[in-house]
Amino acid sequence: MFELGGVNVSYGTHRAVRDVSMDIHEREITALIGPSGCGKSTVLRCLNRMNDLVPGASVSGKVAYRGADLYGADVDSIEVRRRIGMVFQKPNPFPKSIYDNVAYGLRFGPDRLSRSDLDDRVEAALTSAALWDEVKDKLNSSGHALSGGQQQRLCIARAVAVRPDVVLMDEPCSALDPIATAKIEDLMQKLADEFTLVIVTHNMQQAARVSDRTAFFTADTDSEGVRHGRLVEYDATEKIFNRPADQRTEDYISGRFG
Ligand SMILES: Nc1ncnc2c1ncn2[C@@H]1O[C@H](COP(=O)(O)OP(=O)(O)OP(=O)(O)O)[C@@H](O)[C@H]1O
Repeated sequence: MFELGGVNVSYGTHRAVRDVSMDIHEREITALIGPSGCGKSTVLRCLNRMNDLVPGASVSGKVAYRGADLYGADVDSIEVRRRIGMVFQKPNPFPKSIYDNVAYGLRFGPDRLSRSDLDDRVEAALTSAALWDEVKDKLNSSGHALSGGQQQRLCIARAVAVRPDVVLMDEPCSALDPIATAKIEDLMQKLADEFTLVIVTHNMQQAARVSDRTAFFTADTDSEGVRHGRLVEYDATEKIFNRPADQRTEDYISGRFG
């Protein structure tokens, strides 16, 4: 789905991430793990050009999506973000009804949907996000009136309503309690039947439980004392957690650092 080759990301003059090369596979869950500041979110944001919106951020190297250069001159970054959706750490429903949160991207999308088609798409998205049964009788209530876990599932419904190809999730459970987290983890596995998922997580058990492949990043400090994030090891999740090839990966997953 994605091919990253020698990707560097800088914020101003600070090269935050250096030389990342990895392939991300279709209909899999890929987890990006590593200690704070190693560049996981930065790499995630490269995948839907979200870094375009960060003042001073620049990306170099190859980022191919379905074989095409994601940063090509003719690529429309708005269209990229429709096809490659994102769910953030803190649930961020719009101050609108549950229905309107999910319908939002559909109303502004390329298809002109009739009211009944819109209703069907909203129901399908809420069902995919395992939220329909909890909200079907209060679709006109505010999205903000839901619990944190429900709000995050609402944001997932909003992301999947436009039928994206890929859903990026940046620590989607870190603001949630264990029960809400377990629901989102179940949901991720269901969504992977339909979508390609890339998740950033601080929770190693979560990466081990849900992902097919895991990329471990760390931050090295150079001779001038500047920290750069880099990819240490990327492999099947089972291998990373049971037989890592790099000592740094082993130290991190066994809790010796980070
Ligand atoms: N908007 C920004 N402007 C300037 N520097 C940034 C920005 N975002 C991230 N950075 C820097 O880039 C580096 C990597 O940050 P990033 O948030 O990608 O790491 P992370 O591994 O996701 O961290 P965490 O786990 O703490 O969220 C850090 O040194 C950070 O300070």
